[in-house]
Amino acid sequence: MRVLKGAEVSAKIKEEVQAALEKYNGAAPKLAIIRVGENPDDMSYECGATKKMENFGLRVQSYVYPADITDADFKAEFTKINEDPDVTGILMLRPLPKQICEKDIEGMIDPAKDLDGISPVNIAKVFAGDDSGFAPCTAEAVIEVLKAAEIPMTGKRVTIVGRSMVVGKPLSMLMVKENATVTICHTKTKDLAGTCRNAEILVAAAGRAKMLNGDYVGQDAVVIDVGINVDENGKLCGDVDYDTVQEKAQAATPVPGGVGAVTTAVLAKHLVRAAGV
Ligand SMILES: NC(=O)C1=CN([C@@H]2O[C@H](COP(=O)(O)OP(=O)(O)OC[C@H]3O[C@@H](n4cnc5c(N)ncnc54)[C@H](OP(=O)(O)O)[C@@H]3O)[C@@H](O)[C@H]2O)C=CC1
Ligand SMILES: Nc1nc(=O)c2c([nH]1)NC[C@@H]1CN(c3ccc(C(=O)N[C@@H](CCC(=O)O)C(=O)O)cc3)C=[N+]21
Repeated sequence: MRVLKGAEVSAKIKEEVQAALEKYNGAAPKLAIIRVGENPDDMSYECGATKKMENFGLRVQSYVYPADITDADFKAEFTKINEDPDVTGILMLRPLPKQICEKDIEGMIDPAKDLDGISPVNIAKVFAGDDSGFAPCTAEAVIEVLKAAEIPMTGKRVTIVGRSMVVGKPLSMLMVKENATVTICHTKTKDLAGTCRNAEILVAAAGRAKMLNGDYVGQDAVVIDVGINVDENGKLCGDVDYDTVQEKAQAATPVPGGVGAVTTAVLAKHLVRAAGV
């Protein structure tokens, strides 16, 4: 089985980013990471994204607010960042605490700074197959991994497990743009194992540790594991039970070291594009 490593894809994206930056005069583009509270998922993404920006020669600043900040206070802070000419792009970690209306923020964010595709303007572009906006970085990272590995998507049966707005739904549209035939699964799907086994490319984005074992994988399928979970020993693991899948799959991404590393590289690529480079 081929192991599809994220580091190689990230290195390729780094070259593209640096080639673009050479033609760019002035201060490096700046990423604003907005975090409310101390959610460990948010903090590990923030940490990974910060390291990646520094490694790529880009600027990054975290804006951290207490978990009990009011809706009005958060919106005032958000507006300042959104309008700051020194801020090139924004990553707002989600979900936000309940008292803050996330829908309002989606409508407020400047679509030109919305690097993770949460604005309705950018979502509409993803659905239209118009790549002038920003797709959610994780969804785009899946496409980057497949392209870098030269795995064709045209005409392929693709099954995606998960229908969130950050992975499953936008990825289904990016896959359709690549001419794949897409099936989306969720908790109400009947015969999940059979639907997954039928796929030539299986994407796991359910957020359930090691849920997809060998019974869910067809012979010679390509398996892309988006999940980032913690297993019973406290170690990072994906949604795919890697050990049982190895004999059947043609190729698979590991966790850690797979899609996660590419997500932050796509974020850097979006930041440079937001700078107009
Ligand atoms: N690699 C990366 O950079 C990133 C990784 N992630 C990881 O990806 C995973 C998914 O994230 P996200 O999309 O935000 O998660 P959500 O919890 O928002 O969505 C999970 C989706 O999976 C479906 N699902 C959950 N359990 C099952 C099940 N047993 N059978 C079938 N479908 C199921 C849910 O269905 P329903 O809609 O019916 O509830 C839902 O649509 C997480 O592990 C997350 O940590 C997320 C972002 C970036
Ligand atoms: N607007 C928004 N978009 C997100 O995509 C988003 C979010 N909010 N909120 C939190 C969740 C969780 N999430 C993680 C991503 C990477 C790691 C992670 O551990 N990454 C490691 C690498 C892991 C690997 O190598 O596979 C790193 O970047 O170094 C964890 C969690 C993103 N999310």
